[in-house]
Amino acid sequence: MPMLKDPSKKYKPFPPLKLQNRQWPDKTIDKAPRWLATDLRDGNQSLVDPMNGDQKWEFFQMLCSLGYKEIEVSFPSASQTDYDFTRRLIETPGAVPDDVWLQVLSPCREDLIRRTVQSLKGAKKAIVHIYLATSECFRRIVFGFTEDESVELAAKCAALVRSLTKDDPSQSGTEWAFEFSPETFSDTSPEFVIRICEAVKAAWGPTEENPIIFNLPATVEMATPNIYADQVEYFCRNITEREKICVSLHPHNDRGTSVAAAELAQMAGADRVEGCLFGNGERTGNVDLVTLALNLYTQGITPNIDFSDLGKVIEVVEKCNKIEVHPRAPYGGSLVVCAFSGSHQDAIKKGFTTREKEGKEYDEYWQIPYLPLDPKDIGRDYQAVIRVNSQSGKGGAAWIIQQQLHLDMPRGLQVVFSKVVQKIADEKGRELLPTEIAELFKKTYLLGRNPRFNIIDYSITPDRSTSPAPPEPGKTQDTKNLKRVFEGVVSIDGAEYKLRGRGNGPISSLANALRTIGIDLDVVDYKEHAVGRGREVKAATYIECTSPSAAEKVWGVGLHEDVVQSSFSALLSAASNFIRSQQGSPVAAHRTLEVNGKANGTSKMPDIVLALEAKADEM
Ligand SMILES: CC(=O)SCCNC(=O)CCNC(=O)[C@H](O)C(C)(C)COP(=O)(O)OP(=O)(O)OC[C@H]1O[C@@H](n2cnc3c(N)ncnc32)[C@H](O)[C@@H]1OP(=O)(O)O
Ligand SMILES: CC(C)C(=O)C(=O)O
Ligand SMILES: [Mg+2]
Repeated sequence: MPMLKDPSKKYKPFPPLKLQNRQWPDKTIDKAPRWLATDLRDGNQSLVDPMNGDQKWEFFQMLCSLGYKEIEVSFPSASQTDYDFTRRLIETPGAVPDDVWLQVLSPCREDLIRRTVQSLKGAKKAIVHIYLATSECFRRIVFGFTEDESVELAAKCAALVRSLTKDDPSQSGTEWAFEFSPETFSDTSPEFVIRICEAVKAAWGPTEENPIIFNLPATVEMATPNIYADQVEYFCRNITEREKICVSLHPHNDRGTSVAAAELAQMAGADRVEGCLFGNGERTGNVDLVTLALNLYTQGITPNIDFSDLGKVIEVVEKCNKIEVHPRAPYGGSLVVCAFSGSHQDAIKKGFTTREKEGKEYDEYWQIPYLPLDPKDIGRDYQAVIRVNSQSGKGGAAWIIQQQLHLDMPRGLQVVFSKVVQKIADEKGRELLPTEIAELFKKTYLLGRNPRFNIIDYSITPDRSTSPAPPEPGKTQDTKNLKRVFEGVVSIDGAEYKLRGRGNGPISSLANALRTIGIDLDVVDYKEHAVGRGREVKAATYIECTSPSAAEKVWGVGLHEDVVQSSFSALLSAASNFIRSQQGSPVAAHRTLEVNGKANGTSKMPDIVLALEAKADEM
């Protein structure tokens, strides 16, 4: 549809900074910043229903347990709830760990600053944070201030905070710190930011031991993250007494690039980052502290924050914010650590298999296709990584079977079983749960109990009649190379049959015994492995068979403490699937069985054949 008007005409490109010889592009982040969690202030002020005291309490306790040492707990002059919450923290013994700073926010207004400082009376460590918007837009539209007036107000308020805190002997029980935010920093002329911050610095009087925090907000994200990094590098280079300053970032996410902005601006020299868990906050939110911290992990840097049980964090965040964490939120989203699509599953499964084969321990170098972070690092289970729907391939179902039943299917069986899974997923039109897939596997390959075929009793003996030479007198016969004879009673649909067959080994002798009742199978592939350890160990057997009367190969699976019985179960499972595969071509099946019946010279066989065909529907 043609646009009648072009809205882009209403906007201007953000002018880039002419920063000579910028350094940040060649820098890397090599340590975690100081973190400030502002969930209880910036996050809280943007909620439809702000948190009540108890919710703030729960959130605060969680932030402490995660390892945050600086927490903006309130805007005490805004509401009684915020004021009371600040008091409750201070007055409840043990509520605030000794190494945690309580930060509170106030605008540059004398009455509000007084109430704000009052709320902190008796705190062990407190940061008073004041803000004043500095951009031309705000000075002109919101306050009607000149640059000089803004500088004067900011310096006056810094001096007021000083007089009410570190200069007031009655407040000496508190360790005081001070933060000033030139709000709308990212839209303010860099020279003016320096000017106003120098005035505030002079009013506060920082030391190297007690630096002033200059927080540089992208109150509204205005441009690409490289421009924010330029602005921060400019500030770090031009502010005097840099050693007495902690440069802090406060990126919002209007353009969706707050994480990039925070990272580039750390490269540009910032020491500290303010944000919220899962990026809650005004409009599109504050920068996401979870993403920033876990991004550090993937670069081999410890973030000093414990997200090892991210599920629990999400629970508290969702409850207190009343906002769901998006299923695709970086790292934490419910759909992030899982793959539905076939080629992703294939690559992930191969990644895990390789890691296991290489014997890599939990803390060894992580390299798994499509998974930048070990799910275990955030308390997620590997089992949940691969999920199966109609978009999934053989690798997905194979992974689930491996995880659920500890069965390592051969490739050919994976291909066949994945078709079974895909058909059901398509029919249901939804994801299949791991337990459903495991049940489908057990049902398809009759693990546990084969409702049609059962070996009641059997023996396998060497076929001495085929011995090439009689044993020398006084010596026992070497039966190693002799053929084997299966003799046993097999129940088929409840009726018992005595069967006999001869072959190179137990499996081929049973296969030949089955041939006498018209089940004409040739074993073409065989694989077995142990499942479990020690006394609980079982043998898993996979057998692939062809038949002259079947268009496709069939698979059978057996699982038993005894290796021979496991392979028999696998063959009988294949036999059942053979009957099932004949469902579409009963004539062909019937013909084969009849021929075999005649060849066997028994009159009973055709009846069995007919019965088997009739039952095929039920399997
Ligand atoms: C970018 C940020 O996140 S800043 C933090 C924003 N958070 C909040 O605003 C939450 C809490 N706020 C509140 O409860 C209230 O807005 C209060 C208590 C601060 C002030 O309430 P009110 O006195 O009713 O003023 P109101 O909010 O309507 O208007 C703001 C006034 O403060 C002025 N003001 C706004 N910011 C600042 C500032 N940083 N420094 C000084 N004055 C400011 C405005 O110019 C306006 O003044 P005016 O009334 O003379 O035009
Ligand atoms: C008060 C300041 C730090 C703020 O929240 C912002 O500018 O976004
Ligand atoms: Mg903010």
